[in-house]
Amino acid sequence: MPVSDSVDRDDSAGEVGSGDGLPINELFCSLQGEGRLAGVPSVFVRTSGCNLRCWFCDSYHTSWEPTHAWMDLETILAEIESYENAEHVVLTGGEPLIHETAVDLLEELSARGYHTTVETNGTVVPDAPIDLASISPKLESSTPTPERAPAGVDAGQWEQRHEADRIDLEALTSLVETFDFQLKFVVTDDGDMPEILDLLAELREASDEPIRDDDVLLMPEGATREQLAATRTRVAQLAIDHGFRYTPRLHVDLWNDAPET
Ligand SMILES: C[S@@+](CC[C@H](N)C(=O)[O-])C[C@H]1O[C@@H](n2cnc3c(N)ncnc32)[C@H](O)[C@@H]1O
Ligand SMILES: Nc1nc2[nH]cc(C(=O)O)c2c(=O)[nH]1
Ligand code: SF4
Ligand SMILES: [Mg+2]
Repeated sequence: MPVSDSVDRDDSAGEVGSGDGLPINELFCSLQGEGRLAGVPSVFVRTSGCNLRCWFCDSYHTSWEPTHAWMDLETILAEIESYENAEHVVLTGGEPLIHETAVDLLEELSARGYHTTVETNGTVVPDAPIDLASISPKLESSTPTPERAPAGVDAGQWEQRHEADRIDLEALTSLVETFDFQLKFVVTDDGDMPEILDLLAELREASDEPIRDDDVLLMPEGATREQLAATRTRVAQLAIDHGFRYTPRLHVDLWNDAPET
């Protein structure tokens, strides 16, 4: 569903409001491009609005400039069901879990027998049925600074706010204890590894559930083929060196991360 027809732009700081529905940026069928289900045909539901502002966000129109059409649950479910072969649904954003209605959507999808993956930054713990929590905690290298912000935006107050909110150890612990999960770190360069290793040690200490090296995925930063080409070989080597998984970004390789891919 292209949302270009009836979009709202929301200039608030990320709280896109609540209501009987969800702010939807795009809804499409593709292959899961990331993580342990990479390659699986899936319907993607992308909500708008985020509580963080990664400088590299590949979904700028859900975070820095939230853009969406409001859709009620029935319409969203009907669009999902129109993709007759799809068994997997990926709920993503923006940060999908800032919207209370995301829980209703996940309950409806579970009742209809879909496998659900939620792509989340790990700062919100929902009381919802989720088959795979795909958690991507945000590292210091994601923080927007005056030198490191998307073109044309003033990162302003977001440097402090993002830095303060990006890691919530209690929420991360609760997520890994509650759901089948993967921890998917966006890696910009070697300098990210100490923070990843420290966070993992803290999480392993805090969590009652084991976190295996196999649950940890390193994903190269890059929203275009060119950017990805500059990071992926190094990130693959880091995965080998540390015994973590590497995840490709198939949608970037295949379609250069075009809308609705
Ligand atoms: C747009 S986010 C939406 C879900 C949630 N807000 C999050 O960050 O996990 C979807 C996935 O894309 C990743 N991502 C965003 N921008 C990226 C970039 N430039 N390179 C690599 N991964 C990126 C995020 O880390 C996350 O795993
Ligand atoms: N094909 C494809 N796979 C994805 N996996 C996670 C995505 C996301 O933006 O959350 C994504 C996406 O945008 N496209
Ligand atoms: S948390 Fe996710 S959606 Fe929000 S700015 Fe970062 S990558 Fe984008
Ligand atoms: Mg994406």
